[in-house]
Amino acid sequence: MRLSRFFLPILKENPKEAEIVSHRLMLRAGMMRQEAAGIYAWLPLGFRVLKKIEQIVREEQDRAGALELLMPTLQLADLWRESGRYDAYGPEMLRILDRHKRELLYGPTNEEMITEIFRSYIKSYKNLPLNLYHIQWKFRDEQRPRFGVMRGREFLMKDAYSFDLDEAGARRSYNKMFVAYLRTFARMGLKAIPMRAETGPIGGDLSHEFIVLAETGESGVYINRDVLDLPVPGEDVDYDGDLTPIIKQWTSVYAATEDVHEAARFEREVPEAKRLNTRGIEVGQIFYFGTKYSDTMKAMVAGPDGVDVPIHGGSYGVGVSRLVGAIIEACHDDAGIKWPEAVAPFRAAILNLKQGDAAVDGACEQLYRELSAKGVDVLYDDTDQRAGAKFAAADLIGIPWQILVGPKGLADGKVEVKRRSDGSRDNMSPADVVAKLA
Ligand SMILES: Nc1ncnc2c1ncn2[C@@H]1O[C@H](COS(=O)(=O)NC(=O)[C@@H](N)CS)[C@@H](O)[C@H]1O
Repeated sequence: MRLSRFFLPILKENPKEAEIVSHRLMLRAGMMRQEAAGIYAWLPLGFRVLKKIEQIVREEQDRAGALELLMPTLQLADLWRESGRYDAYGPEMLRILDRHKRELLYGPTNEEMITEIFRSYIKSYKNLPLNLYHIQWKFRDEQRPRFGVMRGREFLMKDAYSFDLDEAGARRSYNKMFVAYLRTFARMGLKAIPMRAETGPIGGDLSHEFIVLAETGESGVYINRDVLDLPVPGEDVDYDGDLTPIIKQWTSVYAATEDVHEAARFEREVPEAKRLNTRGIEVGQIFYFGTKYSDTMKAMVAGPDGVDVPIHGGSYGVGVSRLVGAIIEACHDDAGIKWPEAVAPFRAAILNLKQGDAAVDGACEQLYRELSAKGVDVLYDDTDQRAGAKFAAADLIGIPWQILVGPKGLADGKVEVKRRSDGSRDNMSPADVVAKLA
């Protein structure tokens, strides 16, 4: 992508409405624009990151055996009357009347709708276990949307729903999602810690939140530092095998949000030097809620004995759009964002330090052509800004690799490669850069 033809409305100043660094940097880096309270337009740079995050979530859901579909954002109010949540959900629910005065709502979550789909087709335990998911926009009319995409009103969520014959089966489905979440967040360069959690409006009696440590997080957390060094399951993890050893390993080290924290246990179990009380961002939450929805909505299957029983369900959410902010909270410095390579909007930025110099322009064009031909996502800053402005922009938007092309270096057949994450620099030939990044 040539920057001269891209749409990247970088802001010079810190927007005053931004209270936390991720909100500030997303606005300054031209990643998004607020259209209404808690409602954002995703501009090209931010949208690229959102799609990369979404794709990692998708790959790990698929690896765990979940099946992707897409449910609508609009739902019938009557569906929520069946489960009894229409009134219970309260003011966060955006209620809509269509031209025929039919009562609709903009879905804050999809337990009712997925249960309606399930019960319409599945009648036998032989079709279980089943896990269906989608990645879809949600609306929750938050009292105080704030911190940019961290607490929006319209936001992108991956929500998966599992269906099993009994609790034992449902726990196996729960464990698959637990492991998939460990892998998902690790692939984004995050340490997301699973913590016992309250179940709230979703219901049930088993839930874990996945929390990324960040001073600006909304959740207070208490952990044993050892949890930060636990191994994340590899891509060869056997989802049809026994996952309980992994679950046990990750749940036997103390980690709890403030609303379920047990101070006495924390002091008893965790040596002083290993105790960490900080804040975190909830990037995902998983729930087992048994027959809460299948009872009220009659989602029954015939068991092995032929008798109809309500299925045991669970739901598993990931804050896809919240993750864009959460990753910035975890990966930034004073100069701007430091994208982990797996989610960066572009892999490399070519900075032409002397626009109009034939040798420099030629070397940049050749690098751009060769890297692109090898499938490397490149942003070529071919604008006529001063070098200093190009350095600042590249640091701000957080591209992992910066290739600085100037007349002096080229005279020695070299360009400078700067690694954004640690600021390390290397001089090498353009050919070596292509070999390194391709
Ligand atoms: N207002 C919001 N803005 C951005 N992300 C949000 C918001 N509310 C929730 N999320 C994200 O969505 C994830 C799942 O939301 S949830 O309420 O915990 N769970 C559910 O809705 C269940 N139906 C899971 S399928 C959260 O972990 C959080 O990362």
